[in-house]
Amino acid sequence: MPSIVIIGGGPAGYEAALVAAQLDADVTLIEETGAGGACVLSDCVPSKTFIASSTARTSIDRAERLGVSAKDVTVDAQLVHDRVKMLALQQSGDICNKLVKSGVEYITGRARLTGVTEGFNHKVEILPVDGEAYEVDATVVLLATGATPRVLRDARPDGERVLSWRQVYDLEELPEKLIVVGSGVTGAEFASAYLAMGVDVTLVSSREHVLPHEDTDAAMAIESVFRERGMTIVPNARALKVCAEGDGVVAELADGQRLTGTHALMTVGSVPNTAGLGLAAAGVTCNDWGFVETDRVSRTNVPGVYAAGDVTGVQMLASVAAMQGRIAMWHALGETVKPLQLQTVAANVFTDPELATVGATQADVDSGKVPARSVTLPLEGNPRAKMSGFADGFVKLFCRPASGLVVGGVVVAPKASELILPISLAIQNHLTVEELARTVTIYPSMSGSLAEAARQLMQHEFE
Ligand SMILES: Cc1cc2nc3c(=O)[nH]c(=O)nc-3n(C[C@H](O)[C@H](O)[C@H](O)COP(=O)(O)OP(=O)(O)OC[C@H]3O[C@@H](n4cnc5c(N)ncnc54)[C@H](O)[C@@H]3O)c2cc1C
Ligand SMILES: NC(=O)c1ccc[n+]([C@@H]2O[C@H](COP(=O)([O-])OP(=O)(O)OC[C@H]3O[C@@H](n4cnc5c(N)ncnc54)[C@H](O)[C@@H]3O)[C@@H](O)[C@H]2O)c1
Repeated sequence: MPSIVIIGGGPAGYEAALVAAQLDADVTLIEETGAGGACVLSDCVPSKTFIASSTARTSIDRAERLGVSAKDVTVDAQLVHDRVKMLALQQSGDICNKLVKSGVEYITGRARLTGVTEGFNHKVEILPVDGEAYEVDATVVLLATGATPRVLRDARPDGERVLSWRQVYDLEELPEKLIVVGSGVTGAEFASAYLAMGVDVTLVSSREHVLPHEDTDAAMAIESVFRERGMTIVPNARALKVCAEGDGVVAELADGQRLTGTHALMTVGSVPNTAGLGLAAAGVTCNDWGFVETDRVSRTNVPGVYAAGDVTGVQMLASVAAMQGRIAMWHALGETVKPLQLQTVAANVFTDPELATVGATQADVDSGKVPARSVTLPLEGNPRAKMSGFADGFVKLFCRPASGLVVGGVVVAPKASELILPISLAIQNHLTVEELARTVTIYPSMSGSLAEAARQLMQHEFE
């Protein structure tokens, strides 16, 4: 029976372990903090649970426009934070039980490659939290150690005033005046959620607009909603220093501006967890940013050593991490395997409204990389959106110029994460705009706008 050692128990590691166990391998998974990894315990799951509370608050505010008002709306930060932590721990417990039930040996502790590889036998040192270090042999090793918030030299989180996104749930109260540094997905999501909770938010954006890696029209739409709701956005700004001062914080920007607040939240990206993993000794290659290099079936340059998830720096999403982990095991255990396909991976930014994307992007089309036609339909024309009081947002659809094959899409809407699926399905199954347009949608529905966009692209075909 092949012996598999998996280092890290986030989506990459635990999904890989479940696949390997199903294929009757002898699987050991070593995880330092808890099953589910940072995804479940400190990043994705806690932030989405927190956002569920902020969305509830937004719905109450929005209800006034629909003639329904609730008096004295309050947010109990302690209850919100306790719920966030409780749900994360529950999910971690569920994952741990599932792993153990499927026959995986689950060890709480740290592990590293010890450098000596004999043929395909890799040596891994395991340091359990409750015991002495020991060494095991593995036919296959999967590195799934994830990533950690990047810390700027002069803006170190202290857990009280200057915070990383992993520390916000320990606050007893919501911040009064929050400076969010970094306007990538993490920064935008937290800025949106705190704004909805009634916090005075200033967002420091290093670029001209927020969410610089997203569809520009979508990012601009989100930014204008942020501004309308009272967020202060400081564009083209880099924070050089952020520190506690008195009973607040000061952020010093590169252009000399000084921002003050009660708290600062640092969302300036992540660095891969490779320190102390024994990569150099084992000869595993990392790229210039320190991420482990892999091919599309998750192999590193060292035979028998695979890597998956955020430690590889490939589209840092839980869904992608899980698929990379599964692919690694299918490949290592001789199953038929399709290399990782990123063009059908849908991603969602959980701001209000949400921003979901899949497939070809506007940048791909504008640069000529992907020949495509597109249509953008504002949601203000959608009957369901009107009834619900939503005016912000749009759907955008890309298709091949001649064949009309659907190649990409963008949705900015409440619950865009649910609305993107038809576009993903169309791309995955090589459907044309005509096929999408001929699908009967519910009336009235937001998805009606997707079919309408497809219909408009059909018309273009014949112009
Ligand atoms: C704030 C935030 C929100 C996010 N929201 C979403 C979202 O909504 N949807 C989405 O798809 N993605 C989201 N992501 C991204 C998602 O969390 C990551 O892509 C995902 O966690 C990657 O999974 P992973 O298995 O690679 O690593 P992780 O989840 O980071 O797990 C790796 C684990 O390995 C452990 N480890 C590290 N070194 C060792 C060692 N030497 N020995 C033993 N254990 C070790 C770590 O303790 C960690 O628990 C979000 C990220 C952030 C920061
Ligand atoms: N909903 C989701 O699926 C979700 C949520 C959060 C994160 N993620 C994943 O995590 C990845 C990382 O996202 P992220 O937002 O944490 O990091 P990021 O690297 O994408 O964004 C960090 C931003 O901070 C800016 N920045 C860096 N230093 C700065 C400084 N000194 N002052 C001001 N700005 C500064 C950068 O220019 C960048 O725009 C994403 O690619 C995404 O895949 C996903």
